[in-house]
Amino acid sequence: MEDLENHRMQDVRPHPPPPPETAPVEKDNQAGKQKERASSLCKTPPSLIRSKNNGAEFHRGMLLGEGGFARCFEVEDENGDVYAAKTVAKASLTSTKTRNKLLGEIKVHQSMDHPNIVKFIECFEDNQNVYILLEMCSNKTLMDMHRRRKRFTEPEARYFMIQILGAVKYMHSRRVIHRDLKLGNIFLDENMHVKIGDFGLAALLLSDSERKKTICGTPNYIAPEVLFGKQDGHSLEVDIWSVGIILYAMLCGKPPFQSKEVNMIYKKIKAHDYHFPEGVVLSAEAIDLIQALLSKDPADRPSLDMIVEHPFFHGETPSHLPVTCLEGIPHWKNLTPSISRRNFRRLAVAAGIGPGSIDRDVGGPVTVKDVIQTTAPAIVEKNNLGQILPECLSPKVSATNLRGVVVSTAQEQLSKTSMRSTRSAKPLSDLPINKANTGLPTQFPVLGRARRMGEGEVPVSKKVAVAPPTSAYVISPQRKNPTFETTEPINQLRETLENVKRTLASKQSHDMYMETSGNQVYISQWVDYSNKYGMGYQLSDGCSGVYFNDGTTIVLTPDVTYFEYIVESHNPKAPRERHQYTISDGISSTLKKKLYLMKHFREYMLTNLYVAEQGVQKFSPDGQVSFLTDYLRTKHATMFRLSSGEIQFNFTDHYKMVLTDGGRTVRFMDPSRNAVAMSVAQLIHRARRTKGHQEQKAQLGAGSGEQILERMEFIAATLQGWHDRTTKATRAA
Ligand SMILES: Nc1ncnc2c1ncn2[C@@H]1O[C@H](COP(=O)(O)OP(=O)(O)OP(=O)(O)O)[C@@H](O)[C@H]1O
Repeated sequence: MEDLENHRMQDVRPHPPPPPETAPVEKDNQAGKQKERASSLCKTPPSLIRSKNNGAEFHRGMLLGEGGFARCFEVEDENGDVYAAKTVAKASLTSTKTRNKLLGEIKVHQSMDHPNIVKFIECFEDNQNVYILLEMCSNKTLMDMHRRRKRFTEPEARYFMIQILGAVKYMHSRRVIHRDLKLGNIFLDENMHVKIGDFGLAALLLSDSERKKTICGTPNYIAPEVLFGKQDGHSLEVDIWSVGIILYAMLCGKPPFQSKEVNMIYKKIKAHDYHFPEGVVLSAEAIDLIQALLSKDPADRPSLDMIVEHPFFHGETPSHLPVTCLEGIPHWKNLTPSISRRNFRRLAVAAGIGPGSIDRDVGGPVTVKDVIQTTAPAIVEKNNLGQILPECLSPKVSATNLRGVVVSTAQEQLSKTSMRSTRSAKPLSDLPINKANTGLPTQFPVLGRARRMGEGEVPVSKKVAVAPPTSAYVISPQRKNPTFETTEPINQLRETLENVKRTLASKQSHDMYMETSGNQVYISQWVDYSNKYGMGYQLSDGCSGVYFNDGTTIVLTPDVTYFEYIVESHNPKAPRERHQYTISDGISSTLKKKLYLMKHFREYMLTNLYVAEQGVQKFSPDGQVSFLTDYLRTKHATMFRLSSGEIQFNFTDHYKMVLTDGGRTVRFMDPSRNAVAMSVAQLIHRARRTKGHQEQKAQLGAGSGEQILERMEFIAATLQGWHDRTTKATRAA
């Protein structure tokens, strides 16, 4: 990274300085040399883009936008998943420095995994271009929204800021400075969640004390020490400055040092010459926070955790933003102080910042130094994943190789392939198999738009907020003795589905199905902190548990008087030993530590996560406690198996299904946790009958019986894949 950092000094961003609001610069490029925008070398890619790396194919869609360096196109993979493909023409990569710059961007971005950072999916090349496949942000950037709205309200600014600060905290904890934070690099996904993107100027600090010297950034957003502190260099605080500019711009309508001339902007930054515009109503708290963020001396700027504790964040805070606010001012009802506080907490927890952040709750406070020490080597390791990097970025490739690249036009390609027209709806049985070839379908077509985060169970762990794109699923770690106790639910479910399909075909009466009590225990909240300790959960009967990474479990009764310690054994006839204790029993120091963590998890979940239906099932002190025996996380759902035989599916669109009674009955919950419990077959038939009734239809999950049937088919296929993989693992062990 050191090399990359130095190379950026010169010929990076080879376009002339466009308007100061949006264009990143490197000081060395300011000599006035008017170069062609590198992105203009990027011709429209063929309608069917084929990866040279692994032969994967993508249908190219519309142009999403253009920067100085790249053009970005919508693309769709063979599973129907849509991504943004940042496309860089190989013809623009003729200098080693430009190649290194792109390599640096890829390496840093690839190592990021945070809910508020644009997800890096993969990177590949064809003959003409390098493609960086990114999470799709369909609501564009805060810059686009700002252009239409001119100013945002303070509640909106708070909503955006919490997520921005969480993402920046994550980057900084990994010693990554973004160095180009601005409205135009803050993307919005379809749910209006913030996603920071464009790591083109990012730098990795190799030690706490390292200082960067490259003058780079976007004029309006550059911190004074970048421009005028060449001797001392700069560090993480430059991003805090840019966050201050962003907050000012969101609330005041333009950045504080805005001027027509770039040099005038720099003069104003040097003189710290900015004012709050008259005629714009700003709270005293907003002014105070902006002033703190824009402290001239980097050492005076507040830390990221201090920022979210500023009184500015005590104001009205929405839990989410409607897409209509892209165009006009939103209005909220009932944003009372307590609701706002709760919304703030949830947003902060989801972004991994502030008092509720898990780093503080479990294992004591984590200092930036701790995080740096444990995580910086991980980046270096990950950056060594040379095999996925495009060949053309290899030092072996010479400039002449790339200059000779023939840029074929879209028209030429059109005659070779036709776009989308050959694609037809596939039956579920034909669903593509994911990369790990696990037998798990990667596509689940009935899922609607994912609901907003911050409600229901929010995965707060930074590492696992979204499974890494290369591994299609995460299975519970370090199981000594993986078992899939029974295949009954799989067989039963398959049989039921066959029966349902037959009755649907024959239009028989469906009234033969029985209602069920729906009294199964299920997981009402969970926190995946398996990158450090384990999976914590709260059961609907009030018990809480942690499935530790070493395969042991602690389950605590609701009144916190008893707990069970469950250890996996190698005896296939008795796969688990269960030990009961009262809370005051003398226990070993290892167990004490686990109990301590258990209580922290419990506290955390009760304080920070969605609390609904507590005590729906009363815990019976005489009965056996249930606990989590295994879990699986995929792109479409998180699945839990409980010792009581229940199998729970939490879909990413926040619908949930709990299978019980050997797969015969199901508890179905909508995103607001309204629940119905009935036989699987009845649920499907009920859904078919309520087609026209909006309310019931919503409750049953975007509608029709066919869609419920598809969810069930997905469950059956996933269970089968899960079972096969577990059995294979057991055999291998
Ligand atoms: N993940 C995404 N989802 C949707 N659109 C995107 C995404 N990433 C980029 N874009 C669009 O493509 C444009 C160019 O992308 P980007 O800014 O990353 O390219 P660049 O050449 O590196 O830009 P810059 O000159 O700002 O560094 C963006 O302005 C945006 O309109």
